[in-house]
Amino acid sequence: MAPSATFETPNINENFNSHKDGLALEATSDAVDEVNVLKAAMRVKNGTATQEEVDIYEKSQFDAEKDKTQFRQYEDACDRVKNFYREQHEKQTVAYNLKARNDFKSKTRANMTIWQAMEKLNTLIDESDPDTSLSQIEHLLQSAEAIRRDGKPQWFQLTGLIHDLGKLLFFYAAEGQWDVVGDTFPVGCRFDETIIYPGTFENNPDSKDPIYSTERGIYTPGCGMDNVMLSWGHDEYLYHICKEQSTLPDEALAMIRYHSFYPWHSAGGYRWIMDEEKDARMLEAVKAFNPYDLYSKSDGIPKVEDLKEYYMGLINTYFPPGEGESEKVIRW
Ligand SMILES: O[C@H]1[C@H](O)[C@@H](O)[C@H](O)[C@@H](O)[C@H]1O
Ligand SMILES: [Fe+2]
Ligand SMILES: [Fe+2]
Repeated sequence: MAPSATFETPNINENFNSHKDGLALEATSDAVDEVNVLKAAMRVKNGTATQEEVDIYEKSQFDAEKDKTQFRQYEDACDRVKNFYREQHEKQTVAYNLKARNDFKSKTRANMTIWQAMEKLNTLIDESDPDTSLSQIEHLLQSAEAIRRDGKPQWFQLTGLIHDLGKLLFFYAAEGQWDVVGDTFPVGCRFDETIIYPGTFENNPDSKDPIYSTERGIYTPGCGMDNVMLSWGHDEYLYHICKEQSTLPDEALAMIRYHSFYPWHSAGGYRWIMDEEKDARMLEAVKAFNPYDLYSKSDGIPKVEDLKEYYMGLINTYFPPGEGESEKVIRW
């Protein structure tokens, strides 16, 4: 069975679980935010924090010093990014997604270890990303190191390390970068206004389809995120690989599967799809992960060789090598 997941260091988690009452927090300005963070920190430390306060405190640990207005500025982005999304939004259709899933299931693209996959990614520069022009191995190490510095559990650190490995698709089965990188969104129902550049779906044939263009499309409200076809790319690909070939907990799998689903985890869209038992927990996990993915892009560049030994330990824990193997060879 998959190990159960917690985001907190053990003492904070214990404190939180035994205290559910607390004050309502309202963030109206930076000053109020700051006071709220201080209050939250105090109450987390003395064990009286509400969930909301735990969230506020946790976020304040890593990204407090970051100027958030410097990230994801798509209106000011360069043509490379704008052209990328125009193409992606025209081509991610239900028909394409069915085909991509079918291709994925019908073959193995490569056999290699996690570390080999990371090294292979060192030549890929992501065209959709306005915030980094580093290679992907550097982005992965920046994310993992930020998570490690905050004392998060090992499965969480490893998730940071591997979360974008699905971009390997680019070297094997992709039609370009448009079906590998970038934000994701559901196909089969109306493209929501919470997607970046919502005006660029006009030439997507699904936006004229009598069913796919309706608000709910092919989905029943409350059907749950597990049943949604998210636009095909690195998240969905890696999610399936990790689900089958690792012992990572559900929260880690959700972080991988939904980390590019900004319309849901950051813009508040698509809530009507969520089911009653699982999705709220998964959303919480994805939100806990997101700052490490996004805001670590402005951190220093880690030295790959210095970190390899530490992370190999984590890889071998959650991708246990088979008999006679020193590292697990993954079927990609
Ligand atoms: O440009 C980025 C990048 O491709 C990331 O890997 C993805 O997760 C983000 O959602 C996207 O905005
Ligand atoms: Fe990603
Ligand atoms: Fe990432």
